[in-house]
Amino acid sequence: MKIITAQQTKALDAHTIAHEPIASIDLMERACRAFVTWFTQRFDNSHTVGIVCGTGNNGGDGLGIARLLQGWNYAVTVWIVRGSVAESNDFKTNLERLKNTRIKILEITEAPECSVFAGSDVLLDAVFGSGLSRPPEGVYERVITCINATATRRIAVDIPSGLMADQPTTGACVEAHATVTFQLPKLSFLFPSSHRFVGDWAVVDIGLNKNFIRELPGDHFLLQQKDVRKQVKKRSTFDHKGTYGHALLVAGARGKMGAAVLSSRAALRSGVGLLTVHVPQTGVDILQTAVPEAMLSIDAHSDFYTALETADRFTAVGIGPGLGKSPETVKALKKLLENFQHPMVLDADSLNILAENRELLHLVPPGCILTPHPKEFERIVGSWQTDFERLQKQKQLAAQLNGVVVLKGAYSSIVGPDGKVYFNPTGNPGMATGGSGDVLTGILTGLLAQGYATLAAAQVGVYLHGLTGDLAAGEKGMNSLIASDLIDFLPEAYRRLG
Ligand SMILES: NC(=O)C1=CN([C@@H]2O[C@H](COP(=O)(O)OP(=O)(O)OC[C@H]3O[C@@H](n4cnc5c(N)ncnc54)[C@H](O)[C@@H]3O)[C@@H](O)[C@H]2O)[C@@H](O)CC1
Ligand SMILES: [K+]
Repeated sequence: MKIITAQQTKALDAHTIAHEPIASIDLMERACRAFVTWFTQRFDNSHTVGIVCGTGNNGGDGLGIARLLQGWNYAVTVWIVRGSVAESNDFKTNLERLKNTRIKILEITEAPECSVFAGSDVLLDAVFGSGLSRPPEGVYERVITCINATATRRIAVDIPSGLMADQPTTGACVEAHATVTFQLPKLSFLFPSSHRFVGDWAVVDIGLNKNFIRELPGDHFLLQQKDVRKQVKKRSTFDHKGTYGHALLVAGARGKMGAAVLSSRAALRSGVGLLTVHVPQTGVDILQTAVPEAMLSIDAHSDFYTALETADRFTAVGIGPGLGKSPETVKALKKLLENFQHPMVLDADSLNILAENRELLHLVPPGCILTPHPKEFERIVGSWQTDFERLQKQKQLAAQLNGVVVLKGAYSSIVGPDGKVYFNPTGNPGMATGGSGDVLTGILTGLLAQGYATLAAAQVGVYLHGLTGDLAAGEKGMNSLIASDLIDFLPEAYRRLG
């Protein structure tokens, strides 16, 4: 699913109007109906509804929604905020259509008392939509403050008023509990800093021209199950374990062998043919007992990773979970980076080592996947002011390394060397638990070893990982979810992509 800019949305609306063809007001009516369908499925007409409208097309939506909800016997109050914005044609038409209804319409022309919006069970925000071009001021800013001051549920029509779709938001902005957006999500919905404004968001289809969307240039995408499914390799009759590669995981140190166990189990469940795990001596019995399917490569050191004879026979390497950062481990990582020319997954302590020994960054072979969480990412690239800047830094790192950088979190972003960004929709806050990242490392290493191209491995692996979390949370609840659960649900997640 492509994520387009506010400018492109405008062009898309215009194209749909001209080529479907459909009158602009009828397209607005379609948007209103789509919103109302979403709304009536969640709030019955015992709820009183307040709708705060601007005078552009987002306000026009608000008026149309008022009329439709009244048709379903909701008690509706409308406020029209009159500031500097001229009435749009479709706003005018929808206002005219309210004339013979019982809907109460109140006008706001100057900064109101905040009690103005009290009394509705649900308040809809239709002041500004994707036409917002600068921070709201004056009466608009005050209205937004007052919307936020209500104790009711706040739902934004298309986009919370004040939120910039594809630039950092600096001014007042509605803090919606939910946002119902038309056709495609906006880029800023996918950033952590927007969550307090957007709340939970849903996309409703308003039939904008799909061919036009396909042809629009763009670098930002939201992964969908059907796209991920196409990339999953199918097995064939005469395949043997050699067909599915031989992965090496370098993981675990004294007291952190669990990380090696989790990533190993996940690699095996991801379908790799053979798995070798390189562990310090302290980890031998643990690994052999916990993961009998894995072979071991045993370090000379009792407690941590210091050297690996050769990695030549492996088709992919994953390194980092529970590794530690001792000077010998740093040296061993350097040697591995210098000598191993197949794809690698670099995670956890291997990323911290890269951050502290920046000269090693130049040794990272092309086609690697880095999987930092935001703190690890910051250690490598420095701090950022906005999430847009963070994404820019992610693109720069992926280009510099000629690899894929996966920034973990809600809507994990997967960025390739060409700067294209794929946001992942699966997963939930239950996965914010120790070991969850180790599982991802195992899955990605397993997929790379099976011959998945780097970007495909990242997309399939990150999507699968999130899906295991959603399945696990469905059964165990988010609070109790632990990393081992993710591995237990990997077979079911895989089946859903099969
Ligand atoms: N036919 C269409 O184009 C459709 C539009 N739709 C709705 O229309 C919205 C976009 O409508 P508009 O483009 O009219 O824009 P908005 O309704 O978002 O804003 C109205 C106008 O306010 C002005 N403005 C921007 N920032 C301002 C600020 N800080 N202070 C004062 N004025 C400011 C701009 O001139 C803008 O056009 C969408 O978000 C969606 O809700 C939907 O009805 C679907 C169909
Ligand atoms: K809005």
